[in-house]
Amino acid sequence: MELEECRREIDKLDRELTDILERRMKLVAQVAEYKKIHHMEIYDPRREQQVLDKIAGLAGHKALAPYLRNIYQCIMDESKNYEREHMDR
Ligand SMILES: O=C(O)C(=O)C[C@]1(C(=O)O)C=C[C@@H](O)C=C1
Repeated sequence: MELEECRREIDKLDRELTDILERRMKLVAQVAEYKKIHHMEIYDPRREQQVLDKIAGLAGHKALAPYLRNIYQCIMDESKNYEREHMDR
């Protein structure tokens, strides 16, 4: 595949990913709401471990698993930042 063709495909996937990540963040805001009402901690290390293990298991190409884990750790770190901001409102 040519460079421009690859980049067009990447751009397409980035649009889909942005939409999916926005939907994920909206659910995270609902989790924050629930946690606020129930006086729960934002950071849930057990749940994060479950998510990371699930993602590693879902990876079709196992060599990519560590990269996907890192990406998901970043996503959850930003989820926590968003939850904190949401709770402070
Ligand atoms: O499931 C939760 O409890 C969340 O707050 C969501 C989430 C996530 O982004 O998946 C974020 C922070 C927690 O540490 C664990 C998971």
